[in-house]
Amino acid sequence: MLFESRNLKYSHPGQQSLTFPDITLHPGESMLVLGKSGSGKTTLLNLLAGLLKPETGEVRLAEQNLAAMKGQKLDLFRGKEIGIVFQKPHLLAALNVKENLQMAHFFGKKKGQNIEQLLEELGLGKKAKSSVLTLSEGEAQRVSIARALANSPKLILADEPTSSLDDENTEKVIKLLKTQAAKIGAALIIVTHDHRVKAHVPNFVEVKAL
Ligand SMILES: Nc1ncnc2c1ncn2[C@@H]1O[C@H](COP(=O)(O)OP(=O)(O)OP(=O)(O)O)[C@@H](O)[C@H]1O
Repeated sequence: MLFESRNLKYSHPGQQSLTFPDITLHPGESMLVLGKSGSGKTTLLNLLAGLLKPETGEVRLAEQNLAAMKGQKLDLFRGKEIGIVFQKPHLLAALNVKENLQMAHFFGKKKGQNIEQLLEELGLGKKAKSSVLTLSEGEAQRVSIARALANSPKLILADEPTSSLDDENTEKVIKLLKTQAAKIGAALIIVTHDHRVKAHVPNFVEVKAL
């Protein structure tokens, strides 16, 4: 087993405690996280990324318990082994497409995937030298996926990655995430409200506020 989260609980200050379903994934497997607005989906993703510390439970990726790691060790582990795709691409506007991806290698201190080849696979081969300000929304989201994959992470986390995309780009983005996760043997977890995504990923867990 590559990834496992068990018995996770978390309370934001002054809020009632959130309890999360367990997740188990093998290399190349994908899972959706569903749930109503405010149920705790983003909180769960932050726990899985080690950005929040759970009150109880553990998050295991490649035999390591993230919930017990801290400081520089955690930051380096995250940079190397976890790729995060946000709802909005959050690219660095001063850098071109290729340079945005090189930053991931820099922070992960890892050689990672060949950037030109990765851009080619994501249909962005001709955009390597383009300013990120000139990209369409679908292209920018694919660059943010390429950035998340640049270090060949073992876990890919995506938070509503298709919410601002049309049907064609939604299908492209989900297929790319699945194909790439299978190629690099990563586990893929997608938080979504988007019914279009459910057609492509049958496994799901549901977060429910008590
Ligand atoms: N920093 C915070 N401080 C206090 N409460 C918070 C904080 N972040 C989230 N919450 C609360 O925790 C609960 C879960 O929030 P979360 O953002 O995880 O939900 P979500 O399922 O991702 O929602 P959405 O689908 O609307 O993005 C909500 O009640 C929210 O108000």
